[in-house]
Amino acid sequence: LHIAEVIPSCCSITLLSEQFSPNTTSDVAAGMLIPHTYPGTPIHVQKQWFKETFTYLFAISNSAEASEAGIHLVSGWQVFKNPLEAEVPFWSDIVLGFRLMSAAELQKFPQHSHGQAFTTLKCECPPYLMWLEKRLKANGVQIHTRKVADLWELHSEYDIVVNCAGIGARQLVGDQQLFPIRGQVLKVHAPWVKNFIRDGDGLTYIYPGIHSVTLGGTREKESWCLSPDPGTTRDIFDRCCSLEPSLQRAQDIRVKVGLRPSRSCVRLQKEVLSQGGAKLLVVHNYGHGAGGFSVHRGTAKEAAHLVGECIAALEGSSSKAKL
Ligand SMILES: Cc1cc2nc3c(=O)[nH]c(=O)nc-3n(C[C@H](O)[C@H](O)[C@H](O)COP(=O)(O)OP(=O)(O)OC[C@H]3O[C@@H](n4cnc5c(N)ncnc54)[C@H](O)[C@@H]3O)c2cc1C
Ligand SMILES: O=C(O)CCC(=O)C(=O)O
Repeated sequence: LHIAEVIPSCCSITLLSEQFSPNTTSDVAAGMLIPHTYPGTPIHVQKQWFKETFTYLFAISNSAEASEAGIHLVSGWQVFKNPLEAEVPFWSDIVLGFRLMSAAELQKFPQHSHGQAFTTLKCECPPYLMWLEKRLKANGVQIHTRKVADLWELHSEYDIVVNCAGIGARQLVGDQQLFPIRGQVLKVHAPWVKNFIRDGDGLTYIYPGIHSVTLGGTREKESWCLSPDPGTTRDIFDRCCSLEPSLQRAQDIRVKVGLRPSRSCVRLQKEVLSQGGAKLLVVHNYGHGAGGFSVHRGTAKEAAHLVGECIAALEGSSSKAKL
């Protein structure tokens, strides 16, 4: 979408995907804007990605589009059992009203001794994906269902390929640095829960959204299993009830599983594929792990910039660039 917005006249854009909403990893995500650290990327770059994403979604949350796009502000707490874990994070001056919790607030969490209070943004993921799709169509992007087995098969039809295949990139481009971290979450009906609660260990969280509350979670490295595990469901529910006892009365529990496309750093990179003298320009933008929503606009901006460089490199071509 960002490519279509910034370089509209010089390219025609086609989106190919094997699956669309509601059958993607992005549909499973809680959609909270809470960055996860990529050890292979400088912090100032990650901060910039988060800032751009926050600014973009904050503007949507403050517009007439907010309910259709499923974007809203949410306030709450991240709580810790140990003071050392509670250092001020790099994103503290991007979320709104970041501060340490008071002793009175901490009374709500008898097992925790420290905490941070702040307001951030949350995407209701399936509506947000539909909203993005609507904007793609409005920007003239063609959308087709298609599984790509090899990027080279696109060579005869397109000048530039942007690879946003998530965990699918492991097979598509054979990236052995990319691995799944399985996540199971529950979506429950508990409309009285208004504040988010996140255990600082990152394993247990309660994220109220527009239609349901997301309860999490799990982080199972190298597991490709997409089936819900009933024992894990009980464990998640018990952990969340111990943080927020009123959830005992939650109803309509639905279970979702997704595979986080994990890597030490997001692969944001140009590559030139060549076969028998022919060339195909590729921009990779995958490997967002547990933080894809938190940085999606920032990484999209960087990918669009790389696409702009590819278009400039297509000098001498008389045709319009096709992506
Ligand atoms: C349980 C859970 C909770 C999460 N919560 C949050 C959160 O609160 N905040 C946050 O920031 N992040 C969260 N995440 C992380 C976030 O979901 C991911 O980082 C993000 O969804 C990755 O998006 P993506 O577009 O790269 O991948 P996907 O959503 O998987 O999209 C990839 C697309 O590529 C298509 N594709 C793949 N291979 C091919 C191929 N060969 N040919 C054609 N099409 C192909 C797929 O069909 C799919 O449509 C969570 C993840 C999980 C699992
Ligand atoms: O970690 C969080 O708190 C947000 C949820 C998430 O990103 C995840 O489960 O991967």
